[in-house]
Amino acid sequence: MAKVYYDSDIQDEVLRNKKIAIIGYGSQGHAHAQNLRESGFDVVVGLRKGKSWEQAEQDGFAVKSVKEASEEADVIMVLLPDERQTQVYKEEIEPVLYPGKAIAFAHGFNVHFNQIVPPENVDVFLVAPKGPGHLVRRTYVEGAGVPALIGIYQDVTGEAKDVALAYSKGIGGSRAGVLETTFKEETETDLFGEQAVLCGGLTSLIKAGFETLTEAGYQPEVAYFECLHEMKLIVDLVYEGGLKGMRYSISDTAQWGDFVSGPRVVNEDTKKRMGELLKEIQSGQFAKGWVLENQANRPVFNAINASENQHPIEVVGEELRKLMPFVKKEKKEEEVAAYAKN
Ligand SMILES: NC(=O)C1=CN([C@@H]2O[C@H](COP(=O)(O)OP(=O)(O)OC[C@H]3O[C@@H](n4cnc5c(N)ncnc54)[C@H](OP(=O)(O)O)[C@@H]3O)[C@@H](O)[C@H]2O)C=CC1
Ligand SMILES: CC[C@](O)(C(C)=O)C(=O)O
Ligand SMILES: [Mg+2]
Ligand SMILES: [Mg+2]
Repeated sequence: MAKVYYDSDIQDEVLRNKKIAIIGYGSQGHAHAQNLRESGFDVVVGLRKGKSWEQAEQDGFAVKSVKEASEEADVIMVLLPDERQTQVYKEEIEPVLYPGKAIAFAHGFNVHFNQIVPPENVDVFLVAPKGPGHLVRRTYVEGAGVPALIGIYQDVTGEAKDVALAYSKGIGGSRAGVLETTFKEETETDLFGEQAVLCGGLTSLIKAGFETLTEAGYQPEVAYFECLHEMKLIVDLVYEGGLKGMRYSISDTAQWGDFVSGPRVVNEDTKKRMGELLKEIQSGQFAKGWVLENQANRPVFNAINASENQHPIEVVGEELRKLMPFVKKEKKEEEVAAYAKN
């Protein structure tokens, strides 16, 4: 079995005398900054003027331009959207990335696909939480954590791995378990997971189920509860006890349907398509398409996003969730609405 690092395996002194710049204060940024600070580390936040800047200041951080924060830090963690990183790196980070510093990422995309090529005289590592940033924060506050991967791309100081481990402990990762990987493995598995299973696979499965029921004349509210709302309740059981744990709680009728009908929906053909996605990720074809889409100002992304936000499952869901205020945790309704408009 691979070595899994837990809190007691990690000495974090190596990071105690260093300043950490968290660049970006979005999903991952706010969580890393707050968790590290509460773990006793010295954090400065690097941003442009705007909404996040105000939020980070409200949360009590020293906030500076990306260049100033990067200049004064020993470890620069880049938590900007992947598609923005290359330009900000070139303009504001590279000029102050002095020898012996460390630059870090939560996803290997830009380094692995050669969009960012750091100089040879700095440490380069990743600490990639295996979960959404808002949950990195929420679980930390609850005394738990989200598992994380570390990967060392360059180690000029001889302490890159110790710093990466200390960082992963500071954000709560080693409360759940930290594994060592490479930039290649993290990048390819993360892209595959989000496309085929966690995001693309999941939303397509939910929508296909909802559409099948509503097109057959069933009430959209019933279809929403069946295919979306209950998904979380079932996945919680899988998270807690694996497939066996979930099957313990469902009826034998459901389990029989799971065994004989599930594989008729997700089958060898689905796996073949998953294999195709994986090849496109490995070859760099997916990355190239995403880079070009951004260079063209996201015409396809924006069109699909607008249409997805109008899907009947979103319309009925919005109404039903208003009647279940307990389902909302950190995301406020206005934030989700603002996101949907963009
Ligand atoms: N989302 C997640 O849970 C996960 C993300 N990752 C990785 O973490 C990294 C960050 O992703 P994520 O947290 O989703 O990113 P977000 O989209 O949430 O980050 C947005 C942040 O970046 C800031 N920003 C955007 N453009 C600029 C700019 N030009 N200059 C300065 N600040 C800017 C925004 O500030 P403003 O308010 O001014 O726009 C905001 O604070 C990525 O590499 C991603 O792949 C890894 C694991 C999970
Ligand atoms: C599953 C999506 C993710 O990879 C993540 C939250 O881990 C991301 O890029 O946001
Ligand atoms: Mg991920
Ligand atoms: Mg990802």
